[in-house]
Amino acid sequence: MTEVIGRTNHISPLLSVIDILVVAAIFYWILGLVKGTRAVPVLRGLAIILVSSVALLIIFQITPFKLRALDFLLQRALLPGFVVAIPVIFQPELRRALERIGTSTTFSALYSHSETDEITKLAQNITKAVTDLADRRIGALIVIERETGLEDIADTGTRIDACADPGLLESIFMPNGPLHDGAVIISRGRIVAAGCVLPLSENMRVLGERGTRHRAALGVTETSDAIAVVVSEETGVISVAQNGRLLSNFTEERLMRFLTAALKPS
Ligand SMILES: Nc1ncnc2c1ncn2[C@@H]1O[C@H](COP(=O)(O)OP(=O)(O)OP(=O)(O)O)[C@@H](O)[C@H]1O
Repeated sequence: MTEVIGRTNHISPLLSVIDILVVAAIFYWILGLVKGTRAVPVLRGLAIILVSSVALLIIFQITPFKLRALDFLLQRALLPGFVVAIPVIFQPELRRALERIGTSTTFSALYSHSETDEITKLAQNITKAVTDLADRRIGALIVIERETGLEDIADTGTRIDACADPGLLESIFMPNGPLHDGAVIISRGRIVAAGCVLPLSENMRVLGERGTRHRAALGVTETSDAIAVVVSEETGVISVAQNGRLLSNFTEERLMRFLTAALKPS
């Protein structure tokens, strides 16, 4: 610790400012990534433990007041334990972050006008199907794949390879139809599977009173960059889940705008 304090005497003020700005930007990015997700309370708990541990270590270093067993525990067990625990606890968030870094530059370079038309068409088809289903109070759950592959989830349902036509989407969710339970997966503008089982979210703070259809919609967006559109059978309310967040009360226009923007490569 004294070594670190000694070393800081030689650092120029400009470097210190750059250093602080870079660290602040990294924290801002991390907070943006986890905001509104179930990682927030965990992160808060870890931050409290980390700050208390570092404060105790500083006290042990600069005062003659020493608790050797606690000092040993903090230095040898608790702080190294964080290095192992953090990737395990934040695996979905880290995975999403790495995917964003890996895809944002290359994917946008490949983005062309024909893709814009396809995205608009897909957004129109989904919006039409979802608003018709909502008007008739028919429950629906549509997951749109982006960068993260959803092959494992598609395997839980019935494979289809069909155009994401609004009529077909609506017919899949008709009550008593063989595939109306579970989620439809759309990949590259096509329906690839129906009746799929999604991972369920545990984030009851975001979900409130909503049931398993919404839990499933939120769950798939916690472990992937997919977008999930849900129609509540009970209320006809249209909701959209993305990045572990859930937005509700979509009108036709708002859904169309949202999907067109969200389906564009980041
Ligand atoms: N793991 C899952 N993956 C995909 N779909 C699921 C999953 N679990 C439940 N569902 C779907 O959710 C339906 C049950 O929805 P439930 O009524 O519990 O949810 P809800 O969020 O309250 O929605 P609603 O407002 O439509 O009632 C099931 O019939 C099934 O289609």
